[in-house]
Amino acid sequence: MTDGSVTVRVPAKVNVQLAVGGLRPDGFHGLANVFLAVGLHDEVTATPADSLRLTVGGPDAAAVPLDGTNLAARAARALAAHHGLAAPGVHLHLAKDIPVAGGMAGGSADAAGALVACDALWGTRTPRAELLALCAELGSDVPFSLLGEAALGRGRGELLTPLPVGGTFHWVFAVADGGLSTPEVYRECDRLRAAAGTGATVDAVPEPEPSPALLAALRDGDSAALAAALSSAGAGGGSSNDLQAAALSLRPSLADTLEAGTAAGALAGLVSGSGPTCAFLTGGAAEAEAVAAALAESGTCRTARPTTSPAPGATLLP
Ligand SMILES: C[C@@](CO)(OP(=O)(O)O)[C@H](O)COP(=O)(O)OP(=O)(O)OC[C@H]1O[C@@H](n2ccc(N)nc2=O)[C@H](O)[C@@H]1O
Ligand SMILES: Nc1ncnc2c1ncn2[C@@H]1O[C@H](COP(=O)(O)OP(=O)(O)O)[C@@H](O)[C@H]1O
Repeated sequence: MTDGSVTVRVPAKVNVQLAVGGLRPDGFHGLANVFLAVGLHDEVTATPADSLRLTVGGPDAAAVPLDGTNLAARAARALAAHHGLAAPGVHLHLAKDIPVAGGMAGGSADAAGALVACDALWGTRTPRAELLALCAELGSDVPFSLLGEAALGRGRGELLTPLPVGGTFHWVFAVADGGLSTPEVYRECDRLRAAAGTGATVDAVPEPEPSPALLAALRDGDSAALAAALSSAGAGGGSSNDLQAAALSLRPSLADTLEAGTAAGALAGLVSGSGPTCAFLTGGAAEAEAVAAALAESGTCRTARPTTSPAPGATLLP
């Protein structure tokens, strides 16, 4: 661009499996987190400036913090500190299309995008392994936003192994009014486990493991097999997402959204991560359009967005 700016495109994610272990002493939960990047994106534009400045556009812009807590601003500061730069001189503009606090890792996408954009703008040429380490310090989901495609996240989700995906999957995302707080949803999961008498700590909850059937369905690009695995893989009461019961407990109306999507012909529906966005796997592009139209008509969500997966990670636009 003529003003010297660079733009990076970063995808949202859905967790096709989120197996949640017990609460660790450090306040995090051990995970087997099967991430899949999907075709909803934020774009982060970095322009030369004297100091750090942040602007945000898009339908949810008012819900995004503009102060130093913003994950994109934190990422720019972290990269500058990593290279011993005195101050991060950059104007970051976030064009947000990923729902905010929706369980689709929009803030993490902006952090990964800001790292890649600032690295290009400042010419710091940070090796990939160092970028991934910076991502992990910023948040558990941030390394996956850099990587994209599909990956298994162990540890708190930051330790990634790329996964093969053998075809295109067609999804609809039902976006809710208002978000859910990720730490609150994890706390609710612990509360439900304690109330059920199973306990919620690492010694009480089995080590989370990925489902072999689910990984095979991804590898084969088999939508029917993935739908079956989404509905049975986990301890989450008929869902591969162990946080689904907690999200439904905090937002009972999501049951109506899940019901509306499956009644409209989706192969399977589940809460995306910590929610409240609901994800529906469909049989193809035409089916996704039909499910999206029925969900919009149902009044059980704010908008319904058809899209596909997998999608590339943080990518510098030409
Ligand atoms: C649930 C997931 C599923 O991918 O994402 P979302 O659905 O919110 O997007 C993630 O685990 C969210 O990751 P992220 O949003 O990066 O979380 P972090 O900033 O690292 O942590 C925020 C808080 O969430 C809780 N947390 C997060 C990750 C984890 N493995 N165990 C946790 O208990 C902790 O309370 C932590 O203080
Ligand atoms: N760049 C950002 N975009 C969105 N939210 C951000 C950003 N930086 C910080 N946040 C904060 O992170 C919270 C979680 O946002 P987000 O990452 O969109 O959701 P989730 O963790 O459910 O995927 C928001 O409520 C907001 O307070």
